[in-house]
Parts: sequence; C-alpha cells; structure tokens
Amino acid sequence: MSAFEDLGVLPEIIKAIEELDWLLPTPIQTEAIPLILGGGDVLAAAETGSGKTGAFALPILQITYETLNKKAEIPVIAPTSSSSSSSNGESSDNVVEWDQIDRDKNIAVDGLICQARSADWCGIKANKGISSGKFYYEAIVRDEGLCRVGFALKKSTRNIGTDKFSWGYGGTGKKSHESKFIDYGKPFGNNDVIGCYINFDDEIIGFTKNGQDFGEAFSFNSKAGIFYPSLVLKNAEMEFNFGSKPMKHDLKGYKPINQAELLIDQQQPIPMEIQTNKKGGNNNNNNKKGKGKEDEKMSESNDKPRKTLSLIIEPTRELADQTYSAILNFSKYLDSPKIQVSLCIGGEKSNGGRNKIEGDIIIGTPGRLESLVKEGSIDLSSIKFFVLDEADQLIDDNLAIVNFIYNKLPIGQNLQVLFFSATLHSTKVIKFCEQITKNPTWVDLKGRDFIPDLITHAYVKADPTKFESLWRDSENPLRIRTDGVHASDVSQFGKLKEPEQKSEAIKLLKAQLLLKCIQSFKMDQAIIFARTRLDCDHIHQFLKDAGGGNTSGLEGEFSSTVLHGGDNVSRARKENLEKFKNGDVRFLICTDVAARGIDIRGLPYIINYTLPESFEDYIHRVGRVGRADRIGLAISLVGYDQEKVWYHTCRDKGKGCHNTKLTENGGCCIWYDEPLLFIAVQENIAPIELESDFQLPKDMKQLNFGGSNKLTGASADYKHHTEELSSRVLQLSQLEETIQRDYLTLPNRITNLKK
Ligand SMILES: Nc1ncnc2c1ncn2[C@@H]1O[C@H](COP(=O)(O)OP(=O)(O)OP(=O)(O)O)[C@@H](O)[C@H]1O
Repeated sequence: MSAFEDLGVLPEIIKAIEELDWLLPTPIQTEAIPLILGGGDVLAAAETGSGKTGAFALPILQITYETLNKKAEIPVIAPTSSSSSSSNGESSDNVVEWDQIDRDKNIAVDGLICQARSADWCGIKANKGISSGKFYYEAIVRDEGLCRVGFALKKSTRNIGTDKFSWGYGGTGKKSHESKFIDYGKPFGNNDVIGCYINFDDEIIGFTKNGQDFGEAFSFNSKAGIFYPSLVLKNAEMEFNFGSKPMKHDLKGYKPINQAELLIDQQQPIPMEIQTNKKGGNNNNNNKKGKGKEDEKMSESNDKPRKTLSLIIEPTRELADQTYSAILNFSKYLDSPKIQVSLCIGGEKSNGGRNKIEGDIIIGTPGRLESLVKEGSIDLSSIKFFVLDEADQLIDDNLAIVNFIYNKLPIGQNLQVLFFSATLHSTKVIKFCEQITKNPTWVDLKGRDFIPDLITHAYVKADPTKFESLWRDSENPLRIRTDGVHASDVSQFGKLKEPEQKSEAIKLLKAQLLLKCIQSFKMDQAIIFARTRLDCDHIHQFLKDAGGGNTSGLEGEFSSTVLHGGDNVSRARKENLEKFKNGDVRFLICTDVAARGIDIRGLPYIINYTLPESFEDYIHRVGRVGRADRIGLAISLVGYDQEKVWYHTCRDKGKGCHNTKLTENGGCCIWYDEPLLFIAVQENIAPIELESDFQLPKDMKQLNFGGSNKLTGASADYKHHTEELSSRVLQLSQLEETIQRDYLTLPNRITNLKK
C-alpha cells in the first residue's frame, strides 16, 4: 500500500506519481494533502525543493476530478420524505434520527444511512441531542470518500469541525474544531467502525476506530448546550447505530446514545448550506479554443466545456508552465471524465472576450489572468480552489491583481484558498491572508527563512586589490563589457574618480572570478543570477568570448543561454529554459525571473553574480539546488565595496536611457551596497569564503556536487529505508521489553532487598 493512499489520494493519481518515483510523500505533502482534502484553507511554508507543488496540486486535482465525476452520477438513495419515521421502522419519539430539516440538500438519508449526493461537502445533524451523562454512537463507513463525524450544537454550521460549535474526527486521521485540523487517532476508510463518545462528567469528546479508543480528542464546556450527533460527507456514505441494535464494539462506561435523556433545542436550525453563494455565472458554451495561441494551452480532452473549478496563479510564465506540466502528468490516469487543464500566460493581445478559456483547472500568470477575466474569457463562477503559489511574491508584486481576481470568485464556504511558498512570513502576506481566508491552517514546517541543509554556501570577495592581476591584466583580451554607468564619471584627466574607479574594477573583476569558479569546480551546469537584463546579456557575451561558441551544444566549455523578463516572446524564454534543462547548454544566465520554483532535476550549482536585494530572494535563488535529496553548491561573488548600477525609474524602464546620474539627482543609477546585503546572508547561514585557489576547505573536498549528487543512506533512499531501520527497531523493542520486565519485577526485588 502506498503511503499516499493513507493520505486519501486516489489510486489513479498514485499510479501516475509512482511512475515519477514518488514513493513516499514529503513532509509538506503529508501535512497539507489531508488538510486540503478535508476542506480547509491552508497556508503552507516549507523549504525550497520540498515538494510543495505536489502538496497542493494532488489534492486539488483529486477534488476537481471527484466533483466532475459525481456530477455525472446520480446516487441511488433518495431522501426520505418524512422525518417522523425511518425506513427501519424506528419510532421517532425516543430515539435519535437524522434531522430532515437541518441537513444540506445534497445529503440523502435512508433511515440511518447517509449518502453524499454531490462532490461538495454536505452535512447533517441528528434530530435529538444530549447534555448529560456518558454516551456514544457508532458510524460505519460504507463507501470510499471523505467523512467527518462527531458532535455539534444546533447553532453550528453543518460543516462539522469548522466552527467553534462543533467537534469532528475525519477519515484522514485528523480531529477538527474551529477549522483547526490536527493529527488524531488513525485514518479510517471503507468498513471501519467509528465510535463517537461524549462524557459530560469529565467534559471530553473522543473517538474509537474498530474498538480502539484514541482517548480524549477535545475538552468542552458541558454547559454549552445540547450536543447532537453530526456528520459531514463528500463522495461518501455512512451507516449509523445510535443504539437501536447491538453496537459492534462496547465502550467501557458508555451507553448507546438512544438510552440517554434525549433533548431538542427550541431554536430553529440555521438554514445554511455548505454550498453557498454560487453566483449565477454565464454558461460558458462557447467552444472556441483560441487555436493558434502560443500561450493558452489546453490539455487533450474530448469532453464538453465545463466550468472552471480550480484557479492557480503563478508569478512567472516558467513556473506556470512547470505546474501545468506537473498537473497534466499527475492526471494522466484519470479518465471519465478526462481533466481539462489550461495554461494562460502573458504575451497575448486581448481578443475582446471572443475566445473563452476552458479548463477544469486553469493555471496562469497575474497579468494574463487579469485581462482574460476583464474581457470575460474566463468564467470564475464555480471556482472551488484559489491557489497562490509563491504567494509572497504575488502579494508583493501583484496585490491589486490578486485582489481583483479574488473579488470575482464565488466567495463562500465552498471556496478554499491556498497559499504556498518557502517564505510566507512577511506582515503584508499575513495581513492579506487574514483578509481572504477563513480560519486557515498554517503548515509551517521549518519556520522563517529556512534553507535546506543539502546546500553548501560559499562566497568569493570581489576585492580588486586582492585580485588585481585578474582584472588589470592588459595582456588578457577577454574583458567583459560593463554596464556603462560610469560614462560621465571620468575626470578631466580621462580617468575615473574614486569611488567610481573601484566600482568599475569590481565589475571587471566579477567576470574573471566567474570564470575561475566555473573552471575550478569543473562546472558543467549552473544557473548564474545577475541583477539586470543588461548584465545577463553582457555575461552571456563574455562567456561566448571565453569559448562558449554558439549557444548550442555542450562542446563549448562556457556555452550559455539567457532568461530574463526582457524577452517578450515567451516562446524564446521557454526555448532557452528547455535548452538548459535538456543539457544543450551548460549555463543559464538569468535575472530573478528564474529565482523561484523552477525545478531542474539534479542541478549542482548556482552562482550569484550579484546578490539579490533581499534575503528572501537569496533563499529562493539558492533553492534551485539542494532539491529532491541532491546536494548543491551556491557561490556568491560579493563586491568588496559599493557598486554603481542602473536603477531605472524612467518611463521606458531603461530602453535607450543614458541618464547615469544618481536617482536623487533625477537620474537612473544608485549605489548598490552589496557588502551590506551580504551581512544578512552571513548572519543567517555563515557561508564559506573561497580564497585565491577557489577551493572549498579540505574536509569538504569529498562533496561531489557535479557527479551523481543524490544523497544516499536512510534519509534519502526511501526504498531501503525500512530495511535500514529494522535492526534499530529490533534493538528498541528489546530495550522496551527489558525495561518492562524490570518494572514488573521491581516490587519483588525491593522485597528481596528488604529481607
Ligand atoms: N514525494 C516525492 N517523492 C520524490 N520526489 C518528489 C516528491 N515530491 C516532489 N518531488 C520532487 O522534488 C522536486 C521539487 O519539488 P517542487 O518543485 O514541488 O518543490 P517546491 O517545494 O515547490 O520548491 P520551490 O520552493 O523551489 O518552488 C521535484 O523534482 C519533484 O518532482
């Protein structure tokens, strides 16, 4: 049995991910998948490369599929018309039954059997409750699906466990109250018998599975009111026993709830549906697929157009494309219906809403999605999932757009909002989360600013004095073209003034240091991060001059390609990234456009040609290595002093701009304080300094970043994990046995001693 099955993932999806060698869920997947399947809003922060894409994509794919699947099916059980008697002939006077009024319309009740009639969560409460004594009831799972059972006050919603008036235990092995889903007991599924007990003397609620008592799940105030058995289901069926027949399992000290003094609240149930606020959106029957469009792709499907159920926003085209491919891959064994996945990324002109975008799941970038929504090409009236991947970047850079799109969604209990990133802790992000989520669950696996320990961090101090021979060598024809910011800083004697001279020297030196690092580590694949598009282009040219040759083929020791926001043709960007991913070129030179999320399997090196402006960006950049159990090396070339650089505030964002004055004087340049930025890096990770030999310290030499750099051993080799642990487990159990024996024979030994 796959560990993903324990999380409630569908076998068809498991089959697809097993082909990717995903044998065990990563920690973020273990935490987030059941929470999302369970129906809550989730904010998830976990280190780079820890599998966050799967953590949100698998459950939303599953729920999207189940929703479509259920729409096609009509359940067999019809709701009973009367609440006064049930089909098993029980009198309604002195026994607990399901309430025909306080139920969602999509739950069908036949006596003591309840069945979900839709793929949405739907709930129901019993018609009678209790407020004293120690009682229990049993619930038997009759069909695969998701279910949560427990107790609720009349004033709670029917989505048990999501407000402060209800207490539930769900099939994914979580207890929940006020939408806080916490591990409890064990997961349960088909044919399991769940006992739900309540003890007004000790004020506790607890649960059992097949007779195994998991102990106290919640404490409660016994004066809170009348507690009713309650249930919420999704694609599932459950049968109940309140005591009208023998219970499957006895529970010591507890009686079946039918034997209690049964009570009824005078207050009427709240007519609240779990399915709420569906705006009457337009029927998206326009079947045009926007043929010929480069950037709006739809997965193959013969199915009729349907309303979009999931919307995922990604900050960059590359990331959107990556997530799109991942979801297509995960969904390959889901049939009848086939899931339609659409990709909407920038670079296209408006078509005035003529071409509707179809897709059960739409993945896109903020700008493109905004214009498609504005022109009416996307129907958001049925969205169930709103996902912000790299949420902090989206909020920092595109808050207005995210807000605009959010306000077009059918906001209600049916909408789930998910935030994912490695860095999710800024006040701005938290404030926005509070605005658009309801009692979200935080999954914060490593805390603020955590970086995977698979990454080694090193730096070279770009000190023009120390490395004078490298940049001043007049014999060396290989010089980088610098950015030209010092064009007007020349003195009357034709020389650069200080500190401009030092700044220019740092620029010249960094290119030479780059070559040294590449050669010294014999790098055959690395991402090089630079600050501006111009810098990227100049580095690209420099590597070409150094022997990179043309940009294709590994024959060039320094073959490279660029990726930056300047390429409006997204096809060119995609092609360049593919070239690098396929190993057709050795180096990818890019701005922060590739800092987040891009997943290149086994990438060994990244080089920060210039440090990024924030430590958060540093985390994302270096996170391109040290992924999926591979070790990686991040080297930063750190300016010894401040460097004058472009900082365009002009209208055309630098196009044709030659204004080298500082911004405070109305120009487009600033002094970039790399030594200061580096302090934050040093404080957080203490990188190793590479000296003139460009080598790591001797004790680290065995680290083979470039070779087969997958970690081996118990921590990484899942297949042999159990075998490797088995001897330790045996030892532990022997120790446990010795301790128990000692404990049991202790009184005898003490008596013997006393004698
Ligand atoms: N359960 C798993 N078992 C094995 N490999 C996995 C598993 N989950 C994800 N991976 C692999 O780990 C790599 C990183 O995953 P992913 O891109 O989702 O990371 P991430 O947490 O989103 O990183 P970032 O913060 O950089 O965006 C991918 O190559 C992915 O295929």
